[in-house]
Amino acid sequence: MNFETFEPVYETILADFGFGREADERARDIAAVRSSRFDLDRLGDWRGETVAVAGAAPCLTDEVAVARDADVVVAASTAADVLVDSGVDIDCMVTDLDKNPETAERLTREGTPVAAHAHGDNVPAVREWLPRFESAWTLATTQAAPSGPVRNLGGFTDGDRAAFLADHVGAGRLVFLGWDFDDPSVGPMKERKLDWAARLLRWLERRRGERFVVLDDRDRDELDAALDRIVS
Ligand SMILES: Nc1ncnc2c1ncn2[C@@H]1O[C@H](COP(=O)(O)OP(=O)(O)OP(=O)(O)O)[C@@H](O)[C@H]1O
Ligand SMILES: Nc1nc2c(c(=O)[nH]1)N=C(CO)CN2
Repeated sequence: MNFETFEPVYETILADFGFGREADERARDIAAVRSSRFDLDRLGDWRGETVAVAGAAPCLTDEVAVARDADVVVAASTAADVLVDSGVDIDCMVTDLDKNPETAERLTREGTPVAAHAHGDNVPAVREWLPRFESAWTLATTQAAPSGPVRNLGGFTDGDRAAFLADHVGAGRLVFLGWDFDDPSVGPMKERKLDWAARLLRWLERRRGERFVVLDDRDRDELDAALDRIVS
């Protein structure tokens, strides 16, 4: 997805959370001088492949087989640790550096791509961690307009950004593990972020003409109503 398509949804998310666009742009610019252009071919060829998108809900440990059976595995944030500890190699990690940046650093040093996200509320982490990463294996991302080496391929939370990344590079089928939109252990802020993740995955599902089983417990009409107020 390009930014022009994503922008109306981005604006709605900013308004919903009260986040500032300027703060995201400052974060992006800080990331831009600490990263270099990442050729998406370095992810490998995901075209037509079954890509497993791992979220970090507690159910992840029971669903690892989904990743084992997939062609490509993209892990969001702490899902990377759970999968690696379970003996599953991951092909990419997507993170906003707020929980396990050491894992992200190690992966880049081992030659596994990491999509590292800069936003208005993680600038200290961007400053601290991006320079430590192996730049050849780091894709810097923003939710604002792209600039220099910093890309925006769509999405908001780590997990849905992973799905948008897979879509962008031509994934054939997306399968999900470690997702729980009704997780009682999450706080109110995370709950609202997960609501956005569900809307964004519904948007992706519609655009791809695919059905994501992970959304079957959500009310698709409700997700559509929210989306239809924003996008056509
Ligand atoms: N029940 C859940 N709890 C947490 N994450 C979930 C859940 N279900 C799905 N996910 C996805 O897993 C991703 C990784 O979760 P984790 O809690 O490790 O990350 P995080 O760094 O706090 O993520 P974010 O900053 O995107 O909120 C989330 O971004 C979200 O997209
Ligand atoms: N400004 C801002 N942007 C974000 C934030 C956040 O807390 N603040 N959290 C995200 C996913 O958790 C993604 N983007």
